[in-house]
Amino acid sequence: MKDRLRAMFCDHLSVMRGKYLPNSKIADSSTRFCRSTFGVHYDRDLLDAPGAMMKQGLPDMELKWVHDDIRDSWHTGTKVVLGDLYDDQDQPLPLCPRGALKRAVADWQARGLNPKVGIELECFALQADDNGRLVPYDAPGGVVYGTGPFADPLRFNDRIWAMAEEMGFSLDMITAEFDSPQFEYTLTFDDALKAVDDIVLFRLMAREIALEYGIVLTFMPKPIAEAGGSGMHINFSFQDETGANALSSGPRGGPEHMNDLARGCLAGLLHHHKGLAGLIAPTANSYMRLQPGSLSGYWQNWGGDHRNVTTRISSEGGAKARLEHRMADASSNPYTAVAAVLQAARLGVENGHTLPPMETGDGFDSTDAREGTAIDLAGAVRDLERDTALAQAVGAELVANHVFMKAKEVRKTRDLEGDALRDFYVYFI
Ligand SMILES: NC(=O)CC[C@H](N)C(=O)O
Repeated sequence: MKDRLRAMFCDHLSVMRGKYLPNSKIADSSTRFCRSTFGVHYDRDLLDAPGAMMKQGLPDMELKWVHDDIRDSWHTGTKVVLGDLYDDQDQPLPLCPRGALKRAVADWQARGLNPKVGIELECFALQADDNGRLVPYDAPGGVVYGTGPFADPLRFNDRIWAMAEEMGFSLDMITAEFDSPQFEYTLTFDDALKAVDDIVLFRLMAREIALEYGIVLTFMPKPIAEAGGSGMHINFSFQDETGANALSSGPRGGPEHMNDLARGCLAGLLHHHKGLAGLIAPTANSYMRLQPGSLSGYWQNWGGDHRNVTTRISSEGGAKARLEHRMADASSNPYTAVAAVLQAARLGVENGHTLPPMETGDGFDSTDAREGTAIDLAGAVRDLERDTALAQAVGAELVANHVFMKAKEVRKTRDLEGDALRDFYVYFI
C-alpha cells in the first residue's frame, strides 16, 4: 500500500478531527470539512453555535497544509499533517485555533519579538476493570518522579518515548507525577507554533499508543476526585532581533532580575486572570482542579521559584529566562491556550497595567492574593464574556463560539457527578 495522509486540526473542544487521504495529497494540498463541526459537542449534540453556520446550510470549510509540514506518524504507512482552516471565501476561518495562535505570534513579531514556548503536560492513566468500568491504572508503586516499571508496569511510556524519538519530537522529559498513576510529558522550548503543533501531535500519539496497552490516557483536568489535577503549564520567553532572550536582564533570573518586558507580561496575565480561565480551564471538570492550594493557578498572583502561584518566574536567567503560567489544564486546546496567554501578556505590555507585589504566602495556609478564578465553568464563562479586550485579542468570533459552547456544557454537565461526569469527557480528552 502506498502511504496515505492523515490530515487533522484540533477543534474548539480540543478534539482532533481529520481524514485519511490518498497518497496524491502528500503535497501542498487541502481537504474540506463541514464548518458546523464547530457546533458539535462532546455528546455529539449539533448546536447553532456562533460561526458554525448550522442554520445556514452547514457549508464547507477548507483545511490547507503545506508539504513541508507533513511528517511520519506512529502508524505505519500513514503520514500526518496539521493544517489551517479557511472559509468558503478563502479567508482564514476566525474559529480556527491554530489561526488564533498564528495571530498571537504575529502580534508579538510586530513588536520585534518572537515567542518561544515550552509546554508541560500532565495526564492520568486509566484501565477497564473486569466489568469494563474505568479504574486507575494499577501502578501501586508509582511515586512522584517515579521512573521504571514500578511507576509504569506495562512500560507503555517506554513505547511513547521510542516513538517520540522516531518521529523527531524533542522530548525534554517523561516522569511519573505526584498522584500515581499520573504522568508528565515535557517537550523542549521552540518557536510557539512548532511547540504547539508538536504538543498537539504528541498528545494524540501518547493517547493512541497507550490505548494499544489497554490504557485510556486522559488529559482531562481531574479524572480521579481524590487525586490531584492535570495541568498544561505554559513556559514562554521571547527572542529579540539579535537572537537573544528578551526576558533576560543578565545571567541571573528570578523576581529581583526582571526587566520591563517581564513585568509587563506579568501585569497582563494578572489583569486578565479571570477572563483567561474561561478559555484555558475550559471544562466543567477544570474547576475541580483549579482550587486554592492545588499548585494550579487559581489565585491572581505571581512569584519567584514558587509552584503555588499562578505565574512563576524561573530562577534561571540568561538564555533560559522565562515565565511559567500554570493555570491552563491539559484538556484545553493548546493553540487557544498559548494564544490566550501570549495575548494577555502582550496586553499587559501595551496597556501598562500595574503589577501588584509578589505573593509572599505559601499558598496552602496563607495567601496575600484575595482574588481567584471563578469557582466553576459557568462563572468563568461569564468572566470571559466580560473581558472584551482579551476576547478581541484572541479573536472575537472564536471566543463567541467558545462562550456559547461552554455555556451549553454547563447545562449538559450540571447533573453529572463522579464517573458520569468523567465519562462525559474521558474518551475525548
Ligand atoms: N508538579 C506540579 O507542579 C503539579 C501541577 C499540578 N498537577 C497542576 O495541576 O497544575
